[in-house]
Amino acid sequence: MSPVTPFGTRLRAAMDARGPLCVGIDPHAALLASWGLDDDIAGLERFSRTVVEALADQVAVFKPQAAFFERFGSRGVAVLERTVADARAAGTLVLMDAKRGDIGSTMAAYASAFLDPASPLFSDALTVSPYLGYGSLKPAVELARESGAGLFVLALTSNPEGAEVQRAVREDGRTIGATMLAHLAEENAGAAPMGSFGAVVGATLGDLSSFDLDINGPLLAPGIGAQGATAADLPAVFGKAVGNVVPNVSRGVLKHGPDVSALRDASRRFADEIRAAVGA
Ligand SMILES: O=C(O)c1cc(=O)[nH]c(=O)n1[C@@H]1O[C@H](COP(=O)(O)O)[C@@H](O)[C@H]1O
Repeated sequence: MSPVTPFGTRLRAAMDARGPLCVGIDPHAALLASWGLDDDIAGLERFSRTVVEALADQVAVFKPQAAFFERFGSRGVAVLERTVADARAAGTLVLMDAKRGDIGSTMAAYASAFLDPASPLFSDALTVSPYLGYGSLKPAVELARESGAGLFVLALTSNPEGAEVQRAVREDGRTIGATMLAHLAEENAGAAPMGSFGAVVGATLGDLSSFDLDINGPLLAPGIGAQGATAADLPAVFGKAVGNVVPNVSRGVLKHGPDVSALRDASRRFADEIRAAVGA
């Protein structure tokens, strides 16, 4: 498939072929220790390489969490670059979890760092924060459209603190979270099989039937495993939109390393549970 094929099309093909599971690459210090690795560049590199080699043929998407690489400075970012390149070369989509959000030319610079094909950190998609106003994301939306990349906008996050902002009610009676979902539905209007502009909606949130999740785009659902949600929760949380859900598991899979077959088995177990729950 050509690299300018829109992200939504590429993601749908990957979900159909491999199931929708997204495995996070989150090299927490505690995980490195439990893998018998030092909390240093060599440990970071070994951890990330092992995850990519173990799972690249099995999962639809990897989601490296940039913070765990950035904490080591420029050498950590170099490991992140190689992790992204290795995963993409192996045919797995990469969703960079950097949760960027700023205004104007600064937002444009963040967008070019992750969504310009000439950048060493070029990824298939990027998480972004709309809490400087959805319109502040415009440079990222434009560059994503141009480069065939995607965005995942924080709409209803998995953490309990998110409600303070995301469930706040506007003058028109809509919540902020619902407003973000409506913006995304507009971005994705008319796209087939689905658009490239996703929402982040936590799997931990219980019944979301008061929100219109029908955005014609992917719904990244973190919270399964370590945060307490299970694959079996997905139909009740997402209702009719469950077919567009990309469930993310990070620690729930990663804690089974460094043994490659244990990582593969754990990821397969989550994938099977998700398939059983959502019929994917
Ligand atoms: O954007 C995200 O990925 C994200 C959004 C959210 O609402 N909640 C959330 O946990 N995440 C990320 O998803 C991952 C969850 O990791 P585990 O709890 O270990 O599965 C972490 O990388 C979080 O930063």
